[in-house]
Amino acid sequence: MTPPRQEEVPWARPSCSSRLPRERGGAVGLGMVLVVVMGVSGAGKTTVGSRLAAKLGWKFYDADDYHSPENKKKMAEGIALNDEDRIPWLCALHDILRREHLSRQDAVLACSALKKMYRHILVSGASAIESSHPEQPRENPALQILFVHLDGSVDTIAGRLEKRRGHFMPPELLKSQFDTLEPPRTPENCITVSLEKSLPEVVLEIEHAIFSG
Ligand SMILES: Nc1ncnc2c1ncn2[C@@H]1O[C@H](COP(=O)(O)OP(=O)(O)OP(=O)(O)O)[C@@H](O)[C@H]1O
Ligand SMILES: O=C(O)[C@H](O)[C@@H](O)[C@H](O)[C@H](O)CO
Repeated sequence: MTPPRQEEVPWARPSCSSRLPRERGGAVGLGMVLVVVMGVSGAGKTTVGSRLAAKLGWKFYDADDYHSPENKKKMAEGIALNDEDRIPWLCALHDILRREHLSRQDAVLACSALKKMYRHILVSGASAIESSHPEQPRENPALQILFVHLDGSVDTIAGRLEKRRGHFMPPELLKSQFDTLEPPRTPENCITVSLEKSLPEVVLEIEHAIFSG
């Protein structure tokens, strides 16, 4: 399918965001948007997230660029990360999103965000893990983030990973990624998009969710 040109799709214009309300799914609030494209390794987060950001003229961050050398080494050796490995990484990613929020910059982050608790950290930072101490004041309000889950079959993803070259993440870790995944569900602010669709279709579906709510 040939995707419509951006100027042919009114809701695909970045300038629409400031006048569109958000109720369900869409992340448009006070005129700026934070989107996290999430899913297991090989789901297409980098491919989809970077294409979406480029199309909208928004900033793009790839969570892979923020892993410690130790984390990357671990994954390259075929060892799955655990909570302890991921939490500081997620807190750093939260800080990036908060900075963009404060400067009113629309942004897309590609990040696995496999567990509900990980998504809470992206939304609220370290306070998400300290919530067992309610007496502690929350330093910052939660960020409004739209989580876009790229969902699809193990077979499709494994097939794509087999063909992918030059990436530190080995296909053998795919099973552990699925084992860890807690798919986002309402009341999380999320949509699910099939990764089996073509790249232009996936991007268009996300744009529709962002701008139409
Ligand atoms: N909709 C799509 N149709 C066909 N191929 C796709 C699609 N989306 C992504 N791919 C391909 O699938 C492979 C995995 O995509 P990508 O590297 O973006 O995944 P990822 O979720 O960022 O992976 P990781 O978490 O391991 O970094 C790439 O080779 C990419 O070109
Ligand atoms: O285990 C995870 O949370 C994910 O695997 C990420 O850490 C990786 O960055 C990515 O998915 C691999 O490229």
